[in-house]
This record gives sequence, C-alpha cells and structure tokens, in this order.
Amino acid sequence: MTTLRSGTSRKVSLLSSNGAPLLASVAVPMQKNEKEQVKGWLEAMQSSSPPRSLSGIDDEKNGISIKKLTKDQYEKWVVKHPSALHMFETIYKQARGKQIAVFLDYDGTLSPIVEDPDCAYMSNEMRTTVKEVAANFPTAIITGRRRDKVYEFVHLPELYYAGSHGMDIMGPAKGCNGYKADGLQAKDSKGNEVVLFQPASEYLSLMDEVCSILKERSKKFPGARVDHNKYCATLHFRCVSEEDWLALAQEVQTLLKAYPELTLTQGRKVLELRPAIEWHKGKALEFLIEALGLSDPSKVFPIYIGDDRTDEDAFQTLKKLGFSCSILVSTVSKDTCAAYSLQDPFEVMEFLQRLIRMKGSQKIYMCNQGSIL
Ligand SMILES: O=P(O)(O)OC[C@H]1O[C@H](O[C@H]2O[C@H](CO)[C@@H](O)[C@H](O)[C@H]2O)[C@H](O)[C@@H](O)[C@@H]1O
Repeated sequence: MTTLRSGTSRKVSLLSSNGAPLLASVAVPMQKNEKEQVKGWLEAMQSSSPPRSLSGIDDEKNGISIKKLTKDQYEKWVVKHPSALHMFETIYKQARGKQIAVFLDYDGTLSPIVEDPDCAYMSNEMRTTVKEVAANFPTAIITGRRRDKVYEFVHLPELYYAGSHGMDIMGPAKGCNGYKADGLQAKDSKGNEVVLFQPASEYLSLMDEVCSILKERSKKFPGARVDHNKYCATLHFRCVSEEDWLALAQEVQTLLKAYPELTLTQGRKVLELRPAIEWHKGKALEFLIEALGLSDPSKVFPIYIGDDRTDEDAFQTLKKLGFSCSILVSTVSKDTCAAYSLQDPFEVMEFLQRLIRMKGSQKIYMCNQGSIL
C-alpha cells in the first residue's frame, strides 16, 4: 500500500500496490485554506443557479454565501445583454447573405431544468422546431451530458452531437482537415461519412474508476447523484440538503487530489470532474465550425445558445471569432460573455421559430426573383 501526497505533502488518499486509489478515503481534518477552496467552488456553483428574492440581501448557509438577485438587478443586466427576441431584426441583418449555423446546449436551453436529470425531456414542439432548424441550417447540440444520453432525449439523426462538454463529437467528415488525423471514420444513420472525435479517449477507464468512487462516496449523502458523462463525472447537489454540501464537496476535493490529471468545473447545482486537457465547449464549437466547412467569417454566421457556466467557453470562442451571435438563457443577471439573452426554453423556441420563418420568407423572395436556391 502506498500513500499519495498532495502538493502540500499531506496524506490524502490510499493507493493499492498497482497504484489504483482505494475506495476508502482517509478522514483528515480540513485545513482552513482547503475549506475556503471548497466554499469557493460551492459559491461558484450556486451562482450558476442563483435564487431570486425581493430584497436581494445575500444569505449565508454553513459559511457559504448565497448571492440573491432581484428583478431590478435583472432589468439593469438585460440592458447590457438585450433580449435576442427584441433584437431579432438586428441579428438577422448581421446574418444577411451569410450561412447561419446553429449550436445549442441541451439542459436549461432546449429542456427546462428539473430535479431528476433522467426526466429532462424536451417538448414535442421543441423537437419539431429543432428538426426544422436543422432542415434550414447546419445544427449541432453541444452538451455536458454523454452523447448517447442526449441523443435519447433529442432523437434527431440530422443533427451533429458533441457530448461530455465537447469531448465526444460525432461530426461531419467534410472539411475537418486539422483534426482528421485524430478522428475515427464512421458512417451516420444516413450513410454519410462522419468523424468521431474524442480528444480525451485515453481517460476513459480512469473516468469509469472516478465515477464509481464518487458514486460510492456520495452514497451517504441523501439526494446526491452522480452522472457518468463518459469523459466527465457530474455530481448533483440539487436534491442534497445544504447542510451536507460542504462535506459532499470535500469528497470531490479529496478525489481531485488523488487524480491530479483531472480538473474541476462548476455548473447548475453540479460539480464536475473532467480530464485536465485544453478542450471544452468552445473548442468543440471551433472543431464543428471547421468540420462543417464554415470557417470563412465573411460567409458564415454562427449562433450559440446556452444557459450554464460551461457555455461561457463557447461564448468566448464566438467573441474571438467576431462574426456571430451568442445568447445566454437566464432569468437572472449573471456574469457572461454572451451578447444577448433569452429567459427560458420557451423563448429559445420562439427565437428558433423566427429564424425558420425568416429563412422561409427569404426562399419565397428568392423564388419570386427567379434565383436558383
Ligand atoms: O451542457 P448541458 O446540456 O447544460 O448539460 C449539463 C448538465 O445537465 C444536466 O444537469 C442539469 O440539468 C438537470 C435536469 O434539468 C438538473 O437537475 C441539474 O441541476 C442541472 O445541472 C445533467 O444531468 C448533467 O449530467 C450535465 O452535466
């Protein structure tokens, strides 16, 4: 049996003779700075799904400060990130003459946030809308969920899918020269050549291991749940009593120390462990833009819609590209790189339907002008 030492040379976890971490963790009292780190994670996680209140007075539970937001704050924020519905004409004008491509997050964007992640269904109306979007524009889903799980919900073979925060992409083979060498060739359900791009594939067995340890260690916390999102272990806090949050997050901290090849990210009431590689939703977006043959800024107008912290990487990518439209789905003010906002999946659906109608009216105009479409 070996002992793993952290950067501060403190014993944190036991390893077996073959170097694999054992399920039992050593109970060590949390040092002050370690506690502060965990509190920081929880505060960041909390700020992804902040509660609304009339007073806006911040709360403190178990030493974790909870930022409360008011309608007033939202109204000031929305001036800086105006509604994409109110700005629709402007957005459409920017896109005029360019190929629009649509990139969508899943949870909180196409489906409402619910307590049970297995019940985060999208409505049939939303599915029909997304299907029509895909009939008019190249369309992809970029999600933290595992790719097969999100496909179960969306069930539209005409889309491209990037699961595990972009670490598991099934995309078109055409035009992705920069990445092709790493990709596996495959065929989609329509027989088209596609590329499977999994930049963290060597982490697969490690992620299996980490997910089972996390599942085991979180068992003692009622309401805790772990999603094995293939290249990401997602620990849910939504149904866990706030009294237990600190201790549950400490389990993540212990695990993170034992697996320095992983990194931590926060989302809506989730902490996630994923391979510490330079890859995220923003990189997946770049990959898809190139793979779809859409990298000429004078010809293309990408639109990305998402609701969570992990979508900020994609918003930043679009900001760098310049020619684009980024939309955060939120009913509260949040720090964001997105230019526009929408309040909820209903507004997302309305925005997408307007895109389809606009494209339809353009087609009629072009036909009347005798242009070949
Ligand atoms: O990138 P996304 O498509 O937004 O996926 C991120 C996570 O989504 C799911 O969790 C979130 O939605 C749940 C259902 O509404 C909600 O209960 C949870 O609090 C949210 O964080 C999914 O379960 C996670 O595995 C994804 O990482």
